[in-house]
Amino acid sequence: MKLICVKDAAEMSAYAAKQIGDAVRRNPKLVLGLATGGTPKETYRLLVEEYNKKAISFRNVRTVNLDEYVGLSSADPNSYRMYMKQNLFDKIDISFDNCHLPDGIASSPSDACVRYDRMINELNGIDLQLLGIGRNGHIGFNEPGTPFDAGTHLVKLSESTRKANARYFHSEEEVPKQAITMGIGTILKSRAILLIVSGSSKADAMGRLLSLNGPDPAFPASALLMHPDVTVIADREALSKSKIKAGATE
Ligand SMILES: O=P(O)(O)OC[C@H]1O[C@](O)(CO)[C@@H](O)[C@@H]1O
Repeated sequence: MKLICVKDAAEMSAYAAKQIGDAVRRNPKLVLGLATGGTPKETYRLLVEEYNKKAISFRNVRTVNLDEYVGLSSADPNSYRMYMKQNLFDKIDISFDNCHLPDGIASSPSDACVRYDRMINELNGIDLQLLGIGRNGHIGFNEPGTPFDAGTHLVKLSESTRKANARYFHSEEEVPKQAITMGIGTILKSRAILLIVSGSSKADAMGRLLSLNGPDPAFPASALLMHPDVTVIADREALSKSKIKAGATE
């Protein structure tokens, strides 16, 4: 795991946008795994800026998102498809046919999960997966205890995750109780992974991730220790409870 320590969220986003932009320029048909939540928003804005400067094209890029709430249609303002449209897809030259998210309103969520993994296989896997981390160490919506070999599956969201995400809804009760998420097994098959982490609310999670001796299913992000090509970009606040605080290290 390569750790890049940056000053703040702005530096983290700039670094991540540069990594993603360079990957797209190297491979215009990149299969790019995307995340939602607050952390990647500025990264997406910077990628849109690059596109507006004609410094990048997404015409042939294929995207696969980590997760989607169950029960929210793509037109729902809180669906992750809507998030992606508003923050990225509607603002660049990507083809919507190339943008994939789990189907949160499938009549059979379990069939939707099987279809999602099959689709990722048909794309020949994910070249670069962008990840955020939850306060409890979740990646995607893989809550503590998720087996590391799980494929895309239906999850019951933990109370802490529903509380953390309630800020996007009118009330906590409105936050869906279930989601479909790529499994940790699916995520680990990505050829490269970029984890972005910012802010003091992630300091405990980062402290734990950086002090673990090995993978532990009680802390989902620790699965990343098993992957050969993970870059973590974390800011000072996120590293405030870790031993490493400044400079870049490997
Ligand atoms: O970036 P945020 O909003 O802190 O969210 C962290 C993680 O939590 C999720 O939003 C799921 O709760 C992930 O998609 C995201 O990576």
